[in-house]
Amino acid sequence: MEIPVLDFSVYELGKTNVSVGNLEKLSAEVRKAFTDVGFVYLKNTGINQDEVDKVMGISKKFFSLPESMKKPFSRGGFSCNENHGWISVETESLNPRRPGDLKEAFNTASLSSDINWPSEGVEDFRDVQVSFFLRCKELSLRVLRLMALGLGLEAEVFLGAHKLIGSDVNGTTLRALYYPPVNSKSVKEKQLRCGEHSDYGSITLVFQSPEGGLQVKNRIGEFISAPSIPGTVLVNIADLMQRWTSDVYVSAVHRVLLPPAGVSSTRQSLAFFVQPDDEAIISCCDGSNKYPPVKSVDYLLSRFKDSYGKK
Ligand SMILES: O=C(O)CCC(=O)C(=O)O
Ligand SMILES: [Fe+2]
Repeated sequence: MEIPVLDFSVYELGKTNVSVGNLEKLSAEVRKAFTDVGFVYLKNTGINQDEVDKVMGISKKFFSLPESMKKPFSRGGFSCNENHGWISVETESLNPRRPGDLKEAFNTASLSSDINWPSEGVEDFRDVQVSFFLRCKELSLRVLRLMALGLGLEAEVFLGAHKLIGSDVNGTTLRALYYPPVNSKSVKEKQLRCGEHSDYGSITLVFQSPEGGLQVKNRIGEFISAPSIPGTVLVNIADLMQRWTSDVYVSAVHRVLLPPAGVSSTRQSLAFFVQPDDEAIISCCDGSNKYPPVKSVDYLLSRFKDSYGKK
């Protein structure tokens, strides 16, 4: 089963007065994609390739700085938000049975004025990351509305638990990822750019540079590639959303492979991980008890423990 591409133009950012008929049609398509595959490409969302390129550009500039200039911004060093900041190569293993992932990342998890941002050599870094965070937030709220409509539910079922995105009592994070060139001689056994995992929260938006490598496990257990399609946003269901919908929307396992041996290319991506508000209690939206209610922040923290557990 392939990952579908949907035209989002009737509901693109900035559009108001969307007809009920158009919303219903789009929500049915979204439902089908998230039920069959758990991943969908959206085109004509209003977020254009120039915006994405700008964020990738400033992010690459940051990753290219010497380590001594990135270290002061390390994840774990910000008292208002534990998830904010820079993560060095091999620090995370998204599949804990593999060696550390061959990737570097910067998490924009807090928009608080207390945050000290990288600026030397990357003057626009804060503004570019924060503006893109807010654009992704707007698109995510539109997708969450369609997801509720697709299930025949009130839009508020999901939106009401995503009121605080961008504050320190909501874990939503924009993550810029950089996959450095791979030296096949020093790669460890079973090491990947990003190990098999499913995401933790409600949904994730993904923007990729052209090099490829992202694969998604389909429902018959095969990995299929999820290439970069310029001008689109790849959106996927995460685990808390799967619980919330009693397994109607599926959170698919995915990974990022190493480049082919001898190819020394880098790769970049941007992932916007949408998380419900910390205090939101997530219980099955069909009224069943398939999963016990869980507090959003408790669930997120338990998942972080797994990916950083070895350190
Ligand atoms: O780099 C990518 O394309 C995806 C990364 C990813 O799946 C993640 O960080 O959760
Ligand atoms: Fe992921």
